Amino acid sequence: MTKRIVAFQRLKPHHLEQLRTHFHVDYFDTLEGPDDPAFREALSEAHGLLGASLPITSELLDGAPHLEAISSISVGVDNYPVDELTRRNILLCHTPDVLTETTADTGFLLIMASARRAVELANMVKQGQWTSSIGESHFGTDVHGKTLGMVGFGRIGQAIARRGALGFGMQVLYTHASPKPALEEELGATHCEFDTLLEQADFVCVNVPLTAETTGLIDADVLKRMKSSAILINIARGKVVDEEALIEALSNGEIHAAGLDVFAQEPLPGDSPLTRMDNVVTLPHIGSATHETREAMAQRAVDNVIAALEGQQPPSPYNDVTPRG
Ligand SMILES: NC(=O)c1ccc[n+]([C@@H]2O[C@H](COP(=O)([O-])OP(=O)(O)OC[C@H]3O[C@@H](n4cnc5c(N)ncnc54)[C@H](O)[C@@H]3O)[C@@H](O)[C@H]2O)c1
Ligand SMILES: O=C(O)[C@H](O)CO
Repeated sequence: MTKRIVAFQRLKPHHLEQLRTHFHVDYFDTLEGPDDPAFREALSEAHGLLGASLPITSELLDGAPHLEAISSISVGVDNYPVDELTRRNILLCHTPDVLTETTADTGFLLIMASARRAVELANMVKQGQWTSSIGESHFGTDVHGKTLGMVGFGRIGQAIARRGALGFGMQVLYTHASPKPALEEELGATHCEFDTLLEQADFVCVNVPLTAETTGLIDADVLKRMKSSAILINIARGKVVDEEALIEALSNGEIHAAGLDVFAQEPLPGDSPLTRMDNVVTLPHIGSATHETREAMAQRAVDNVIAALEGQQPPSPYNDVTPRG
């Protein structure tokens, strides 16, 4: 029997061609949402589901009784009910590693852009407002030699820290995880309490997955404990930060600035105060969005689903479910 997969978004013709040598493929290039009737119809017969972030509900899974594997074109899996998938014996795969360096580049871009006010000042030039010499009111703050506090010191957090420590002579602090002696040796990084990190960091850089534990982790109290000169960077997920509290802290000078790639609601609504604040750099969730990395992510997701549905161990499984084959 030829297995069937439903695929949506972010795939190129060569990925589809590869998939079609293994499976019957229903591809939805521009899927508006999970309620699309043709998508639901295809899912009712599918053994595999492959695509970028889509909210997966119990109701959607009920309508997919043959589903064996979901292959997400993302490293973050916060939009999947992981425990329920495991209970239903559905293998979830994701795309770690291949996007680590590109996402770390974006994290560092936010550090640089927010410290040096790059977007605000570049816009000033484009709008013809560079009419007098650049004075103190336009100055930014140094990045080199400053203290970089990592909230989340996994793959991406470490890659950002490596850029900071080795490229910019920054002192790296990290919390939560058990101490990592090899990285302390390589980067001169220091393991510390969360409070110490908040008190000392010039840049607080958020790189944790969104979970029940990390939702709202950066709240009003945390923002108050940061230096008033500190800059918050969020490259993880919007809901890790209490966005209302952040707007408040940025407005009343509790913290200096923010560089954000992710938001509580995406796309960021045009009427969000964050769109109007000069001390905030807003990117449209482009952490991994380069040609090279999106290609590598799609390829990893294709390799995952092929292995999973053919009874082999996929390169990047997320939950502990044996491929059925
Ligand atoms: N902006 C983007 O486009 C983009 C791109 C890739 C990943 N991400 C996000 O970044 C996240 C991290 O990716 P990764 O590959 O580095 O994952 P990872 O699992 O390697 O690292 C996450 C780290 O966070 C730590 N952690 C968990 N809870 C914590 C807490 N409460 N306090 C401190 N540390 C905690 C974990 O121990 C782990 O070390 C993803 O889950 C995803 O949501 C965003
Ligand atoms: O989790 C991820 O991989 C990114 O946020 C989106 O591609």
